[in-house]
Amino acid sequence: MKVIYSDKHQAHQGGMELHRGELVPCYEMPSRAQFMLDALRQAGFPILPPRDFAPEQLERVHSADYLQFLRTAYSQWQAAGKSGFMLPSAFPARGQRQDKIPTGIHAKLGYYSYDASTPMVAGTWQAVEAGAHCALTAAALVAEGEQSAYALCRPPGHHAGYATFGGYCFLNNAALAAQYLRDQGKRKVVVLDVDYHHGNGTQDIFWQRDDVLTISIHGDPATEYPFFLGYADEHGEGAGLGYCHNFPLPAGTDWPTYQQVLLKALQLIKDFNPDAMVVSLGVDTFEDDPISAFKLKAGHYPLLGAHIASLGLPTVFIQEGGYAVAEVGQNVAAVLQGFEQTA
Ligand SMILES: NCCCNCCCCCS
Ligand SMILES: [Zn+2]
Repeated sequence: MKVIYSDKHQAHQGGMELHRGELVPCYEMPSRAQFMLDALRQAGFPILPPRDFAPEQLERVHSADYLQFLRTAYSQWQAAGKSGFMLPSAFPARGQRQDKIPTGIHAKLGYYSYDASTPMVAGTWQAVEAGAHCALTAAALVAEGEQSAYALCRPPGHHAGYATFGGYCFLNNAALAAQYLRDQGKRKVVVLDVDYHHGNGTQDIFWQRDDVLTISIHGDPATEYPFFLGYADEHGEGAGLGYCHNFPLPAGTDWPTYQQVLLKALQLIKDFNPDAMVVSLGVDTFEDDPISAFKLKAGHYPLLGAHIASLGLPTVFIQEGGYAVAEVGQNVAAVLQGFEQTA
């Protein structure tokens, strides 16, 4: 399995996040990618740079005005006499309007996001564009006949919606990969999100569609980020009704429980009979993850990879979360090795 990686992710660093009411250094830090890269190299995976893609490719899953905002936000921040990292100060809430985009950068930051955990810095756009190109390259390899490929994306993407950023995410790498596979002729694609947090952005993007099935297994939103989406009664809308499944699980969930739910998700995928699969691979389900509450152990990640491989589908793995930095590399490599030894 080829690993697609760009060191341009390093341009995204130096911010702080509002975490449980306190401004703290970001958990989503550059060293995460270094640990993953080192572990994958040691495991013998070939590492390739991303191909280039036209800007229009990003508009396959994000609005043009949102992308234009991301590209220009930092220069607007500087024009307002600011420096350092950007955080929103006000968000449109119930009873307020979403049909008007304010002119000032502070209001626009809130208009296009939904939390204060996701700072932007001068290099953020360069980093996330490179991450998107890694995802698109992995999807291209699978569309061209490879059984699987992995995109080492940093920052993650599954919390980014059609026109929103949050949860450390700006561009939805998994959605970009799924749409690319569709555009290359895969008739039906499934996105399986095994990150600890609900893939709210991916669900948003494909909510009304029956050609991309979204499935997410995650911490119960009643007590866990993103809090306001990810319940089991969310099944899509319009043509998309029945093409979205959520499996919220309680804090403390261990492997036996997780595996049982995973098998249910795999059965739903078999019933859908897709031509390809995108896996939003977060390993923040790990027992020592600092911001998460599941109890998976290192030895369970090869099993996760093997279960995914049991479907026998062309598979694009997209890196999402995983904040136990010292172990994130081993856990990611274990999933991919488990997959390869079974595929
Ligand atoms: N108090 C909860 C703060 C959560 N902060 C965002 C977590 C994003 C995970 C991305 S995989
Ligand atoms: Zn996560």
